[in-house]
Amino acid sequence: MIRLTEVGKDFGGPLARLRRERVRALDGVSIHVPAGSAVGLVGPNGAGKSTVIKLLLGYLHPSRGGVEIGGMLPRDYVERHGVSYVPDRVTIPPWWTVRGALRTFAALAELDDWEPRVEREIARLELGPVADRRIRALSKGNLQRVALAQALLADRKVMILDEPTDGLDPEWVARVREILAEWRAADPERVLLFASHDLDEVERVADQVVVLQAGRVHEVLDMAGDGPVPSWTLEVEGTESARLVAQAFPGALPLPGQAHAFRVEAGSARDLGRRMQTLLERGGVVRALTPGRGSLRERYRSSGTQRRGPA
Ligand SMILES: Nc1ncnc2c1ncn2[C@@H]1O[C@H](COP(=O)(O)OP(=O)(O)OP(=O)(O)O)[C@@H](O)[C@H]1O
Repeated sequence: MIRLTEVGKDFGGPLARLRRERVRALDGVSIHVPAGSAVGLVGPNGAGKSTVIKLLLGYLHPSRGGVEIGGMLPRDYVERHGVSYVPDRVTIPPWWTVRGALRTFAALAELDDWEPRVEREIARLELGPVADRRIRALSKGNLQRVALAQALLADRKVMILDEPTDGLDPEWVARVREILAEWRAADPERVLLFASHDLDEVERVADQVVVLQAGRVHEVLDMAGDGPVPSWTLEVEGTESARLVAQAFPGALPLPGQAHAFRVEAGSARDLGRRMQTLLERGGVVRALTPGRGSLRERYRSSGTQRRGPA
């Protein structure tokens, strides 16, 4: 559905080249987002995430390589079918009201049944109490919810989000996850591409994660795949068992929000078996042992992704 092939993007004209101020924002980037999938773009500041998004919206043209959505040039696709989009910086005229802004966006998208749609999104994003407030008077989280409401107004096949949960509290981060899952479930062909610094969130939402670093694809992680299992989730009964986990698995990490649950690692299945035996022999009571893929945070760290230096 979305395909970037060997894409390069340079910023700065001939003068910048002479002054050696030209920025190579993307270099040889290939990304494929099949219909029905959700792809997360991660990477340090300046890695090129927003540039990928701007190329997909047709705001920028690639310096090299090809970008297409549904087999069309991005600008043509956007004009013909529309793309739902939440930008990294939400810019809505500050004197508009929330309801007025959503009505205007619905009118611009030429939606027939715009009135019930606007009210549906106001309800879904729980914007009722601020619906008649001016944009300038909104908190960052509420403004982000207006941006999401705007993106959900029309029934598009493609949704592109730049830092969708930026400024939201944990409750709303979870709610947005549900909303995106509902959006995807309503049409199995729908495609979601989003950039985020929130690795836990990316892990929960994405089927595939593209790690960008200094304008190149550093790694593509298949979140649904069944590759090597570097870690396990171990749940035990009571504090004494929890203490014994630390002895059997030095380096066990307690999982936040779950009592007596740990992420544990072992070099091999045999090593895992030995450590489990130690735990049981010492009187540990095990509730569950489930394979984990290793969290995206761990994999991201272990892939050695570094922050980009000055361009
Ligand atoms: N209009 C522009 N002119 C010149 N350089 C630009 C322009 N837009 C982006 N860049 C440069 O391109 C590189 C990639 O930027 P981009 O905004 O795509 O990164 P990002 O991964 O989205 O970063 P962040 O996580 O900080 O949002 C950076 O070095 C940035 O300074």
